[in-house]
Amino acid sequence: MDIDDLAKRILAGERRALARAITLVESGRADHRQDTLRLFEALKGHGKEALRIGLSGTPGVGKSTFIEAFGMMLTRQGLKVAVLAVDPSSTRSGGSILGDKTRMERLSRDPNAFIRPSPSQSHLGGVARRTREAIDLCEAAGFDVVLIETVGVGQSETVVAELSDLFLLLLAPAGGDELQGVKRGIMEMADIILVNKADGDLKTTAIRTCADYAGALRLLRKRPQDPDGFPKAMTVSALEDTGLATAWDTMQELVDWRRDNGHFDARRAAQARYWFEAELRQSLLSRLEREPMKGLVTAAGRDVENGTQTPSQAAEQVLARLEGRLS
Ligand SMILES: Nc1nc2c(ncn2[C@@H]2O[C@H](COP(=O)(O)OP(=O)(O)OP(=O)(O)O)[C@@H](O)[C@H]2O)c(=O)[nH]1
Repeated sequence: MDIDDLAKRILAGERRALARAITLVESGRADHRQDTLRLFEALKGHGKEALRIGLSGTPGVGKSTFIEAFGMMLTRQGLKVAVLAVDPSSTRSGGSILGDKTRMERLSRDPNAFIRPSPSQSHLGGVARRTREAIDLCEAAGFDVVLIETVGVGQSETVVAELSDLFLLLLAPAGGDELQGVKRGIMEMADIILVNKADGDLKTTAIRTCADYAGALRLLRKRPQDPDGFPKAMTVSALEDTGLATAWDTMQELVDWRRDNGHFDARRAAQARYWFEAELRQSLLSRLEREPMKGLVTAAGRDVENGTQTPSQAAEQVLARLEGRLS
């Protein structure tokens, strides 16, 4: 594969080259991994800094309707928009929340948009790395906004929050006064809560739900990375395209403030460190799961079972062998 040519075409903003490069980073083959590393070397220092927006919401809340309407609004303003997904446990066809071709049909035809389904992988760590690299590729290809979507199963919200500059939580209008069972941890991650479907019969409920969430957000501890009034809850209707422009203004207001106050860069730096540590942990674990370490671990496990070694002794022994191999 001509990696330099691929890099050149990505930097020229060719969507096909971008799609091909993402396929490369998603591949599990060792030679493809080498190609990926060479590709990133060739792309280093080029491209632009996109605004990375994470979006989470349960199935049916209107994520695809929102992303399509929001994405179209941005492309109408001349911005280039990429949509990626993190969905490690999908049972849907193709293992992908964006696999369904009918989702975001208009946006997928927009020349200023790029939509990429989640890789069908069950391992969240693997999905996270691939998504992270896909974001970098979108930035190299000159995208202004990268939307990272998740259905929010298990730890995927944390992954998306650690990949984005801004985290949106999309919610539906809820009857009664209970807060839809949204976990506190997820509320704490949100920068902006968007109560969708604020239209027709649902409008009044949406406004009340929004007020409930605004109240709940006020009870959270103030975060240093937020100006006054954030995190915020707002109503939108993805279907009727209302509230989206205001939501975008609010996102920009928050991002501008964070940039001016050093929080934007600090967050990216902390994220880079987080992913370095995650990658290191994962690589070490996969070394232990591969021969020759795998055999050693099995043998040490047997020693522990039959009492010839204590668990700590056996672990020390395996680690000493690993260090010997690494040094
Ligand atoms: N009334 C109203 N309905 C909406 C709105 N946005 C989405 N819907 C409807 O809600 C349903 C689910 O919308 P989707 O956009 O497919 O939701 P999703 O969160 O992507 O769902 P999954 O694909 O299952 O994850 C569809 O019937 C939409 O038409 C809205 O703003 N107002």
